[in-house]
Amino acid sequence: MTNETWGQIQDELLKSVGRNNYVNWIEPLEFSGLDDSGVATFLVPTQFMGNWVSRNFGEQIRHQLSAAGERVVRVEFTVPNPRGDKPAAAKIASKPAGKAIRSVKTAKDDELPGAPLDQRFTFDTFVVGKPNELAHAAARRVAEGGTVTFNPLFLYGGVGLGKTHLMHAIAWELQKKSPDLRVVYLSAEQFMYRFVQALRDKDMIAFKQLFRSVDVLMIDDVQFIAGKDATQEEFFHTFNALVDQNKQIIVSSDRAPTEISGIEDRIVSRLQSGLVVDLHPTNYELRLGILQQKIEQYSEQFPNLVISDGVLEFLAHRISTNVRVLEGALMRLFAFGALVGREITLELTQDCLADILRASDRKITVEEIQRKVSEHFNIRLSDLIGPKRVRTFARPRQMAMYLSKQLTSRSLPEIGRRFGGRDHTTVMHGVRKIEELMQKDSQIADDLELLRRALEA
Ligand SMILES: Nc1ncnc2c1ncn2[C@@H]1O[C@H](COP(=O)(O)OP(=O)(O)OP(=O)(O)O)[C@@H](O)[C@H]1O
Repeated sequence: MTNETWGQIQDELLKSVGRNNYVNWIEPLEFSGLDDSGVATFLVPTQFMGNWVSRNFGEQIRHQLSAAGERVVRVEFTVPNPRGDKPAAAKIASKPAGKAIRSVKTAKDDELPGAPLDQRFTFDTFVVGKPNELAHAAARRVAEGGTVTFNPLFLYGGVGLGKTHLMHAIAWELQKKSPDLRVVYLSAEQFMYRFVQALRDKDMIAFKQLFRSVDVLMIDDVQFIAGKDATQEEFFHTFNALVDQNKQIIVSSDRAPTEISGIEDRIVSRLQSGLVVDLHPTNYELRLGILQQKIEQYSEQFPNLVISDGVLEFLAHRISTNVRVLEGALMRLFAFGALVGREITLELTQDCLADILRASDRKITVEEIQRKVSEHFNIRLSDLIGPKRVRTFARPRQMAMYLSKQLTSRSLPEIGRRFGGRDHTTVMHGVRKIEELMQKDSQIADDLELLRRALEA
């Protein structure tokens, strides 16, 4: 069999498994060979993926290969380099919880003020997508060590978007490369606690010496020191001393330096003097990637887990708040699935996660719908809302009314008011018209589906 035949079979598979499944599971397969005994082999990036494809699409692939005239009795999926760079998830999880700085070999070992690092927060387990690619690239650069190019690296972004994960990943990487490096990670709160303790114990000299002796200092959630003047002062001195010695500093916060009120200007300016990068809110693709990665990470812990098609896509669509919530939802599903010993279907998912789904329901507004619809049909917002009755405006207007009824909790009169003060009967008529057209006009049905997806993304 040639790669070309495989190309044709892929086209067939695209039709039979659907676009989503195709992109996620079939496209990454690489045809490796078909031997005399009828075993077709494909290369897959990970063992988990191989198992998944084998279980869910193995028979279909075999069938298509046979239909194309090949004698195939079995299809196998193998990982090209099973040792890879990526440590197996189970190995990471089963290591004893370590102290962050345990590999530092100086006499001051036990005195280093760092907090423990999470074993799971490595670069291997960090999924990169558009929203975090810059932050990830900057973190990678810092993790290479060597000459300090930007100081500090300032990472910021909303809750649960991976700031801590990236900082720990840098620390793990640096320690792996140079076990003697004194890498210290701690939260701003812990920094303050240490400082207050040193003040109380009249041990400031030791405190200063300790913090000035590190090679890499990472302070998480720096916004915490806002309004805490003495801590800020000490932080500023520590910061300057380390920068003067050309030591790397990495700081994270939930907002940009200039947006942290209650921090002295000179500190803000210091914080901005290196590279400031933000982690944007996740998009659908990144969320789906993270879910797939988590499944792989936990596959050995939950070996009998079967998840129906569409469940991950559903979660990635519906839980867009933050990654921590997404992860929590998946863990609950795993636990539940293991408990009841059943395949995790969409229905089970909706049932089991009802509270999370309700809480993370994003509120879509009529205004947002109007904007998206007018963009989609390339008409002006004023024409969509205005009085003109020509079909080019009237049909999109009715679709926007229909979507407003479907996706918001606004009543018909409320929707009417937002469409240039129309009566509720006009809205009702519009909604009914679209319901009717959807049945017979596939173009309208497709447009609505596209719009709905764009709005719910
Ligand atoms: N891109 C990603 N790939 C894999 N896991 C991620 C990613 N982003 C976030 N996570 C996971 O989401 C969880 C929350 O991330 P993390 O603790 O790093 O967030 P944070 O930005 O520091 O949040 P907070 O502001 O609450 O401190 C972690 O379990 C982390 O592993």
